[in-house]
Amino acid sequence: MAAAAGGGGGGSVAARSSPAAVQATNDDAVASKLSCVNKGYMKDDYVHFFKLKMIGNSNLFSFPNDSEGYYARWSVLRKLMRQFLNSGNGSNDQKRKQILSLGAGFDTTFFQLQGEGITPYLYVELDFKEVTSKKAAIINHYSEMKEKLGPEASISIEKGEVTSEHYKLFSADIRDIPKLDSVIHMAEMNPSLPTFIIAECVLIYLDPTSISAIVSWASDKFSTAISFLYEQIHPDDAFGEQMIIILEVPSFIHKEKLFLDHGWKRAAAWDMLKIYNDFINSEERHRIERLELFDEFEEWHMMQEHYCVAYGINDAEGLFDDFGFKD
Ligand SMILES: C[S@@+](CC[C@H](N)C(=O)[O-])C[C@H]1O[C@@H](n2cnc3c(N)ncnc32)[C@H](O)[C@@H]1O
Repeated sequence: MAAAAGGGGGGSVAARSSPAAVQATNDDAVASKLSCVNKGYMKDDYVHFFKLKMIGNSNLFSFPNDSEGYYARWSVLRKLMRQFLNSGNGSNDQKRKQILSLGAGFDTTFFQLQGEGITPYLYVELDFKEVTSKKAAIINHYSEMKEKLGPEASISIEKGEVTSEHYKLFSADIRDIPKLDSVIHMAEMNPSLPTFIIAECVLIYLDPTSISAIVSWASDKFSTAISFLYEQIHPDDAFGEQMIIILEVPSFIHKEKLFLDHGWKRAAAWDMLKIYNDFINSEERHRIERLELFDEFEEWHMMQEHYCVAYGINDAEGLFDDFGFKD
């Protein structure tokens, strides 16, 4: 299976048709992240615990300067998440904020936020049971992770569940909307609290009806929320075809429209080239460009234009006036 730019998230036709292949895309995401961490692009003290699941990726197709792409993906999510956590007036405002990650895979953001002292009130992750069971087993195995959950934590590898004061992991097929309702209830999420919903390289594996249903559900449920998505766009030109063929929601304008058509009050979308040039901190850009030979600019630029970040905003509490992309 081909890896996508920025690592593990293209959504090949094979991956869309087989649950096992969809779940395996998560291994590609870990492989890309681990390679970036090892080369010094960013810090993640936990991702290496997941590397034992990555055997068998020797046929990964790698795009030029993939690490810069992955770094940009990581950095934009972190920057927007920080904006969300810092929004509002109180200095301790993240204490009443929630994060919901759909198709979280082996992402370790919760553990990193904890290390940085900016843990939100609640961080909930959902994925298929096959994935959450493996994740629960790894969290259970490594004290560095388990200790972060506090003494009240309970871990069931069989059910693929972790419950602790601030972090919860549950299995769910996110296409099953009644299950989404029951799982956020089980996770004790409070729909009236400010919530950041992440779908990073996930919706691409779903059919358009399911995507619409999930985006509408999130908007109906959370009145003060940001819905973040990172996806591939422009699949219909030659470069897009070389990567993966997907026919629906083909440009970033469509991604904005996806939110606005399904209940979100505001929305924005930028491609990753614009994000890299105009949103990622310029000092960081210069730092990472010195880490490896940064060549094949033309192809890299083209590749970045094939990925985008979009977000929808519901702002009943008036917290998010300053949220979002800024030149
Ligand atoms: C490419 S990985 C991305 C993982 C993580 N979001 C990241 O960016 O590192 C896609 C993830 O979405 C999950 N996924 C895809 N379809 C799903 C569904 N219908 N329900 C739950 N999880 C799903 C897969 O199991 C996989 O872990």
